[in-house]
Amino acid sequence: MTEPLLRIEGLRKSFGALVATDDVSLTVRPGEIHALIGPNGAGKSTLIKQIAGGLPPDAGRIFFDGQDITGLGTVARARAGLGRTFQISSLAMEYTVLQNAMLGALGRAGSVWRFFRPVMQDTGLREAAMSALERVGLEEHAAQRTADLSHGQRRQLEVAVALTLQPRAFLMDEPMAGLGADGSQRLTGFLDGLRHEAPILLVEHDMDAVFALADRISVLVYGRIIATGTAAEIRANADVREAYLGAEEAG
Ligand SMILES: Nc1ncnc2c1ncn2[C@@H]1O[C@H](COP(=O)(O)OP(=O)(O)OP(=O)(O)O)[C@@H](O)[C@H]1O
Repeated sequence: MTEPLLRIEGLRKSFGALVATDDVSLTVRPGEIHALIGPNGAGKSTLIKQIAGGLPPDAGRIFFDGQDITGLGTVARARAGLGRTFQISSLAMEYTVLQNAMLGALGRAGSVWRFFRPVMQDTGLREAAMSALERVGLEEHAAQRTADLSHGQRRQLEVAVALTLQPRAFLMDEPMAGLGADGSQRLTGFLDGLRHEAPILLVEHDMDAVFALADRISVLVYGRIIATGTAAEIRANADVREAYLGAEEAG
């Protein structure tokens, strides 16, 4: 079996008495989309933050391409090739779409924005940003102010910012949130192809997208993974139906 690119072992995180991540282990293999689903408050975002480096775990280890990255910060992880999209937009609304694609990528790679003008004239970065915008279908909006984009276009721009750094794996926190049926179908098609370039750990509430895309699905309930399997296995899993749907109805 192919070695996983990302491997999480025994991750734990508590907030006071609340165990938000309870001994979580999972892998993301080359070429796959591994979806992480679970009811609101299950701990999905908390887990993504620990993998991205923004939140230190209490215990457990994270390996990326065989290297233990548990002690690295967000910038070092982004530089190592871990790309990320956010649940809440991290875009600078007054900047143009192209400026966001360039500066957002640089910010994640830890570069300082002090030399705004030289950065904007960096042709290599500009080309990488334009090519990322083309891939998500935003090239015609490059010169537009980000504040004037629709909600769906801003989500596409988030993906373009992550793409500009040409990551080797993606962490995506609800990329479909707030997209209409068209937008989420388009993004689904895009992610479908993207997995071959860089595998994706995908947190998503849009179950149509999850079941259409995921090679494997892990179900998180109260901070614990209760099942991991293919879409068919997860659909048929009685524990998942009971715990997930029960908690969702109660929530
Ligand atoms: N910084 C924090 N301090 C205290 N509690 C927190 C903190 N961050 C998250 N929590 C709690 O940890 C639990 C998991 O939250 P988290 O946001 O990870 O869930 P989620 O599965 O991403 O939910 P959603 O689907 O609604 O985004 C929740 O009970 C939440 O209130």
